[in-house]
Amino acid sequence: MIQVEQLDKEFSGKKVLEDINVEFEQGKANLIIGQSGSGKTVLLKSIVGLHTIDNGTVLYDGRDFHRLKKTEQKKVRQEMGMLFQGSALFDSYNVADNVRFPLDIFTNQSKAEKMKRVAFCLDRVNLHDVEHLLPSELSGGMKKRVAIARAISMNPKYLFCDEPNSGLDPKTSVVIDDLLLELTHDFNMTTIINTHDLNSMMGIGEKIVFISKGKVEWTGNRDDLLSTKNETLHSFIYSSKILKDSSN
Ligand SMILES: Nc1ncnc2c1ncn2[C@@H]1O[C@H](COP(=O)(O)OP(=O)(O)OP(=O)(O)O)[C@@H](O)[C@H]1O
Repeated sequence: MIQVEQLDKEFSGKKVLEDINVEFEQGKANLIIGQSGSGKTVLLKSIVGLHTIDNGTVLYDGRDFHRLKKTEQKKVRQEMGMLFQGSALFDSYNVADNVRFPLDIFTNQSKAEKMKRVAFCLDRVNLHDVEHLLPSELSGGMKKRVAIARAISMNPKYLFCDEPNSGLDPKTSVVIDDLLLELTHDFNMTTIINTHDLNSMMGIGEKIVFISKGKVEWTGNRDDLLSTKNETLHSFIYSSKILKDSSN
């Protein structure tokens, strides 16, 4: 579980996050949603330590991340898997080398052990016989799967995904969402996903945190979403053309 308490973040005097209090639950897909500029990315980066924070705490299963010693922080970092927008694969590395990269950096495993783990991770994301291909030889959905395989290579307790469906068609997006949910359950990870995608919210939103103007405006789940009485959330979700059309 990741608990965020009384977190504030500002840039050059401009408050971007204010008094954020929220729990991201273990074994669940926790979604952060909100309009462009509401503070989702800054929140995700503050949680993983890519931003310093001005006030508050981020507890990783009770460990106060921002106040840990560097060596302890490094341990928690190794328990994090990250899936960046656009997959962020190394173009000149083949699939196996991309997935193996965190193992090369963070472990002393033998080459055979690493290759066994790479094969396991690729199997878990349903990719077969692609180890020797370069990213340029893969479809967008396959690249995303490789990036997911890399993100789980270190058997993380926490998985962070920034807009995992960006650049994917709707059908592939659903497949990737389902895969992220399945891995979250199978590995009992605390997964946090930043998304704009209403299909994702309805499909895998086991816990949803709605951010508006740098504050937590609402929390709930996919079943609560469409019947919300929260006006800001209502106007956010019903500004989507898909929902407007289906509610007519
Ligand atoms: N490094 C930075 N320096 C100064 N301001 C920043 C920085 N990063 C983000 N901001 C500001 O913080 C606010 C929140 O940005 P953030 O990127 O978190 O929004 P978002 O909800 O993720 O938007 P989007 O959905 O478009 O990615 C914005 O006003 C942005 O300009």
